Amino acid sequence: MRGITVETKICLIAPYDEIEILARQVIREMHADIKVYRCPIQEGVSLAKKLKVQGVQVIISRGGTAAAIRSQVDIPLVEIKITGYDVMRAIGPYRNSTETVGIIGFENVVRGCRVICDFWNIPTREFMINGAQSDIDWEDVRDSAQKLIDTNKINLVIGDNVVKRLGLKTSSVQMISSGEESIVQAVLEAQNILAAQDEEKKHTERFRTILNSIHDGVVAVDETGLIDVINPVAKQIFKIKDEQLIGRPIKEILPNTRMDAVLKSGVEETGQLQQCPGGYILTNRIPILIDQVVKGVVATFQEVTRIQDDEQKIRQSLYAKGLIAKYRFSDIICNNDRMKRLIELAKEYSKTNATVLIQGDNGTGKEMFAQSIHVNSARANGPFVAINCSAIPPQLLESELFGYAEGAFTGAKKGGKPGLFELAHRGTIFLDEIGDMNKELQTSLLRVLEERKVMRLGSDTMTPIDVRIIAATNVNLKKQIALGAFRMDLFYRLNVLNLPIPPLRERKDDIPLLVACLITELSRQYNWNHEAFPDAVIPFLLSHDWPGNIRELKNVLERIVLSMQAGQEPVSEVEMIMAEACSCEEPKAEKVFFSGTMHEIKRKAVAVVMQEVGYNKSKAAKILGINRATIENLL
Ligand SMILES: Nc1ncnc2c1ncn2[C@@H]1O[C@H](COP(=O)(O)OP(=O)(O)OP(=O)(O)O)[C@@H](O)[C@H]1O
Repeated sequence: MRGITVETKICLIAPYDEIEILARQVIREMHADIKVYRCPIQEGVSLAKKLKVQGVQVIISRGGTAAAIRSQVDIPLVEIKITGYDVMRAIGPYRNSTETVGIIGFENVVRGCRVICDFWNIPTREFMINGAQSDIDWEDVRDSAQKLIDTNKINLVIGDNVVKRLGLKTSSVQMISSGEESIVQAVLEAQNILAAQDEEKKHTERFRTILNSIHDGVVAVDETGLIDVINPVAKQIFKIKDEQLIGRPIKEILPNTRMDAVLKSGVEETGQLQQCPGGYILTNRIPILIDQVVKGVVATFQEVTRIQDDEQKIRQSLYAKGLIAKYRFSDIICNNDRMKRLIELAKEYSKTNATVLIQGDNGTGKEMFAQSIHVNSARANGPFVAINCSAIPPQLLESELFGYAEGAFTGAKKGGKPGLFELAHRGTIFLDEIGDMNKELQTSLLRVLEERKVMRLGSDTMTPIDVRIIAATNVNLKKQIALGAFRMDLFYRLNVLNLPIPPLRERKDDIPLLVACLITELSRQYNWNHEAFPDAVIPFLLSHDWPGNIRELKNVLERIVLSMQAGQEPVSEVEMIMAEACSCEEPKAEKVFFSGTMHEIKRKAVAVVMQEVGYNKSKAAKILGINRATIENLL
């Protein structure tokens, strides 16, 4: 048996020659891929062990050898049974005998013979050999069997191979040998086992691949709380180094998973936060119910930060454009001390996560400040989401801010839609013109500020969000509170840190620097020589009050550049522009609009509306029902 090489998955161990010969013949006829080994009964176990090591998956054997292998080797074993035919073949010649027949052998042999002898009324005396082969005292067995023969004057003994081995003194011994059909049956059974094993292996491998490829940790326990599945992610989450975890109590390995509690209660626990070595994880514990009886529990674990990262990636990929802040503090042009102090203050604010309220007239640079705070903060890599609360109708603003669930209303997008708060997760949301938000939305916003969670319209689940809020207003919120139009509690929640941006008329010392920088920018845009800009214009600019602030200044400078490019004389053109701008501050009687050419009337209309909307071209275009380009042409 030394140096066995095995390619086949099934082997037959024949304990005696007759069975070996018959087995080889049957296997040949069946074209079965089975190797046959002839092996003495006492060496069957060690051969089976060797074959197992070499990859054999099923062993076929018979009698005592089969019993020994089954009890000592962990390998599927198919026994070549003693069939009724085998016994009948052996006893048949003696069926008219009135003499007592001795039946000696292992249990299966004795029982088989007993049934047939009883059927033919043959008197019998039995000796059953019990126990595993290795524990049997064969001397003792021989003595006892011989005693049975002698006492009962038995001339014929029926049994299998062991009877031969015992060397009993009796007139004749009739051997029961397994016939062809027993071997055929054993071969078919072994082949079925092998096929089932292969199928099982495929399932196990598929299951293992799934478990190992998913990003969640998975642990399953049986009904007694012993681990029967644990995937690598679960080990990683819980920082478990042990290799051997299967079969160990969950309580010992992961004491706080509450899987044992679910085993007892049979009630699933989903979406729970649980502490683990690296922080918190989100876990689901589901009982395995078979016929309403808890047969185990499966738990899944997801790292919260990973979920947030994934959500962030999805959010960012869905809204790749428009969520980036472009301004930084260095873009805010100023010379004024108050402004410089405000920038320093805003830089300090950017180091915190606290809510900021920016107050200031239209066009003073509130959004520039908001963007700069975001860019200067630890959230710089997160999204910057800006929304003008006055530009969107209130009913749309709600779903814009909070999103909606699938089926929340007719026409709701499949899968729902995330709101801007969700989009701003791990970043900053800039709520411009917050003073225009209606009271209902103010209440919802207050809830978000307090709970840091949002609920989509039509949904019943809250999504935790990590968003820094910066709000801005051009109206006096305290006055709004007094009028009952703004919630006082919301005001205090928003006004944690405050940035009051002064209007340009209160910081005219900013004008020369602003003009220099903005003219350089414009000359680049219009391919114009900025040195041609006449200093003589500056006093005119300084004398104006700039109700539209820097936005208005930018617009006026743009007009100056364009008119100079068109060959106009700068100072007189500026005088005209400034006169127009001033006239817009206090609109004259309507007839002013209708004097002059059509073009002039249009220009005046645009100028009046621009002033009303704080020189916001988009807003003016919306009000006048024309596009931005037309506005730009008329300026
Ligand atoms: N100090 C500044 N330096 C350079 N540009 C400025 C400055 N302040 C404002 N601006 C420019 O003026 C325009 C208006 O600025 P911004 O949108 O930040 O103002 P706002 O106060 O948020 O206006 P609104 O209230 O109308 O939304 C922008 O084009 C911005 O670049």
